[in-house]
Amino acid sequence: MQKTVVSVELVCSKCRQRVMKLIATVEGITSIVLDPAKNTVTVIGEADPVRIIKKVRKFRKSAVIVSIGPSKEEKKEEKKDEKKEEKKDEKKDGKTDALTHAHKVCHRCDAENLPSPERIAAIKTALSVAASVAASVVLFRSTVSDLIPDAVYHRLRNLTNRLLSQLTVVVEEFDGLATNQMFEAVNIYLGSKLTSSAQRIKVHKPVKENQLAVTIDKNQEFHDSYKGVKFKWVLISSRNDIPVSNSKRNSAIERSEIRHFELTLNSKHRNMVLSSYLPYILHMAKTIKEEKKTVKLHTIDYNGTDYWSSINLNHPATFDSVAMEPEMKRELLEDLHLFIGRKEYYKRVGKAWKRGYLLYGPPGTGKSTLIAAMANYLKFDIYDLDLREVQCNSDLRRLLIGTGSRSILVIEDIDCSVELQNREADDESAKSVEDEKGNFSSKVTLSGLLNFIDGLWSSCGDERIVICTTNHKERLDPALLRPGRMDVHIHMSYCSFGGFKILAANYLRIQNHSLFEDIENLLQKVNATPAEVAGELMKSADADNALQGLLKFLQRKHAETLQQC
Ligand SMILES: Nc1ncnc2c1ncn2[C@@H]1O[C@H](COP(=O)(O)OP(=O)(O)OP(=O)(O)O)[C@@H](O)[C@H]1O
Repeated sequence: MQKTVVSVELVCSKCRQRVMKLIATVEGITSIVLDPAKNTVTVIGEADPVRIIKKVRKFRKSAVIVSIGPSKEEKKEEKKDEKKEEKKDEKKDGKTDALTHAHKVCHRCDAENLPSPERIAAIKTALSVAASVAASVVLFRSTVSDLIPDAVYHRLRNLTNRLLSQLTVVVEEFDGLATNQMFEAVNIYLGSKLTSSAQRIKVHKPVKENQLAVTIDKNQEFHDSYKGVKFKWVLISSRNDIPVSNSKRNSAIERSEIRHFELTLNSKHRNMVLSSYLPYILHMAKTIKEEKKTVKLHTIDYNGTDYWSSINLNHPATFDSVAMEPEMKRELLEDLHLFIGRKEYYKRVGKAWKRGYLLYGPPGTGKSTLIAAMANYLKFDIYDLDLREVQCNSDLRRLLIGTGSRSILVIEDIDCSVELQNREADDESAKSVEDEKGNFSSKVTLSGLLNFIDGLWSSCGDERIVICTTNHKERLDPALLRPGRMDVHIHMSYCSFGGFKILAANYLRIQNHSLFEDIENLLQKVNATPAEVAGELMKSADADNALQGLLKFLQRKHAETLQQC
């Protein structure tokens, strides 16, 4: 076996690997032994020494052959040395002392070779140190916001993002003059998710709302996850340096603090955030808002602005407590559900997203109660429009445009409100009329009402419901009753036995009683309104007494009916 010893400068582990690789390409080599301490490479085998040195010189031009051919003693010694070296190398490779290599790395290897695992580790360490420094400053800024100028903050934020492949999505509180709906949505959404783990939360009670509102406090972090991806939210608040007196008059600029949310995520989730996560937050916020919403009753403030003023609707009516035929109730609920879920459908067919209901029947049969139950069920505000108080069509238009989306416009006793029967007469009645005092006034007309409901009003905003009530359906102009205007006609009739059972369950908490049969018989013979039945049931908390009272009332009514006949 031939032994060729080459003298070559071996600075770092990459030098060694490179030399080994180059020599290994020469044919006839049995083993290669590197000695970094002596800067030598010993090649054992039948390989041509010239080819070996040529290969080594591709890496180090200064390499020379020191000796060719072995002595036996040397061989034994070298074998011992080789074993020692191998052990040393194994130890070094295992522990990888990055610092040592970082100091020893030679420029040539740096330029020509791929980074070694040690160098990758060193780079990673350096990057994460830089990133955590930048991130700390960003966090620090969010805590002591005014101490770090905006420009520095944004540079550091960008640096952190570059180093950690992050993306920051900024959601500002205001979008020009208007509030940013995305900001509101994030605020509601995060507020609903704050668990006991949150260290600071903000609680306030909005005027006219029954429930407390919980939101995230400024400079607090919140970690959310969606579809398995983790997100970090922070609410940042900074001082507004524009003096209030110099600013234009708008709510965004006049504020002493400017707030925004920062969402931090891995850049690879950018598309998912924009197309799925943020729309999901908008949807969730809307749902949460609806659930917490306190339903309001808006009426016209005749003494003040002639505009809507509102109070909380504290009507306890629910679909469970309304006495009406179960089948009719089921159909109404189905119809409401269908309507609410058909936004896209209405858009596709080019119709305004509105639905009209006509509730008709004698007084005291539950028309107003049903409206309250619908409002509570849908969490829609009620706008109670008394047409008798509206002076003219232009006032009507102003009022209608002032109503909110997701609301119920109620026109009670529509037959008594205005001259609604004859549209041909509308033109005349719409003209200004001079009264005794010489004041001119014009009235609301059926055409005006229908035009506004069909036109401008119904096409601005989201789903709207119009409910008209009347005790005399036959008096109404067919133009008002046709589908598209009053889509569903609900007859609220006298109390049936089914209706009575609902009232008994509601008022007396009973499902059955020995007097039920007699009451059922009488309800088939007399016209008693649910209001009358409810009135009798309320007279005593004791079920026996209350039912006895109702029975006597129905018997009296029956006797009266017979007398009239
Ligand atoms: N169907 C019903 N279910 C439950 N309660 C009813 C029903 N009808 C009437 N009541 C009771 O009678 C009271 C009066 O009913 P409501 O005002 O709803 O009747 P209405 O049909 O709107 O009357 P009007 O035509 O005079 O406005 C309600 O407060 C309610 O307690």
